[in-house]
Amino acid sequence: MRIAALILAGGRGRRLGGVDKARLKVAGQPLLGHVRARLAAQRPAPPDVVALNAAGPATRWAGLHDGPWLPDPPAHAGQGPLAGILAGLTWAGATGADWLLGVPCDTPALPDDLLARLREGAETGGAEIAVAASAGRRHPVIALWRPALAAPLAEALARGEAKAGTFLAARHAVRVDWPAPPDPFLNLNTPEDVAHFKAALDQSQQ
Ligand SMILES: Nc1nc2c(ncn2[C@@H]2O[C@H](COP(=O)(O)OP(=O)(O)OP(=O)(O)O)[C@@H](O)[C@H]2O)c(=O)[nH]1
Repeated sequence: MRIAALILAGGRGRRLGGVDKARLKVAGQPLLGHVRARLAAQRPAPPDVVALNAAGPATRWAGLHDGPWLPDPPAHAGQGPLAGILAGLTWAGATGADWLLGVPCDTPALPDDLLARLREGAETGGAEIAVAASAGRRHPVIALWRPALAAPLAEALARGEAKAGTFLAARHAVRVDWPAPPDPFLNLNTPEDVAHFKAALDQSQQ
């Protein structure tokens, strides 16, 4: 079983003042470093290969990310996170991966059992997508996807359907819930979110 992972970093970080979230230093480490560490901590096994999805040029990521770098497909640039997922699915299919784990660059508290439980949920239910959920909410940008979904996703985006919820409703998707609080899928969108995460980290280290 080969698992590829994609870290979505294609947004604009407007609620944080237009920062590059992947590079944003939180508790001494760029957010991308936090997320990479959470992927490396997956048990029983971390993903085989991790790619970063963001705007170019690739040299922009020198020193921050040494794995594959995937821009959004030009025909779908600006269509939001699903454009990044499409880039990831196409790449994962070409590398022979069985699954693509997609996560955003702004969720630094991902649980160690994310990949294992999403796999279990997808394989038990014979699903094409397993979506993480917490506090009664699905997080479509935190999900395990079959690479064969690249074709139907490209068709949906070509029709202008860029909403993850609409795409998931048309496919065989299962939902896997995690307990909260604390929410393992806390995403850092605002300065308050960043302060909240730092406080939670400090508390866990005391
Ligand atoms: N590939 C790609 N990823 C995106 C795009 N827009 C957002 N993302 C990613 O999707 C995830 C969720 O993004 P949001 O929090 O909704 O948007 P954001 O740009 O990070 O922040 P805001 O500008 O404040 O909304 C993050 O990992 C983003 O990097 C996009 O157009 N393309």
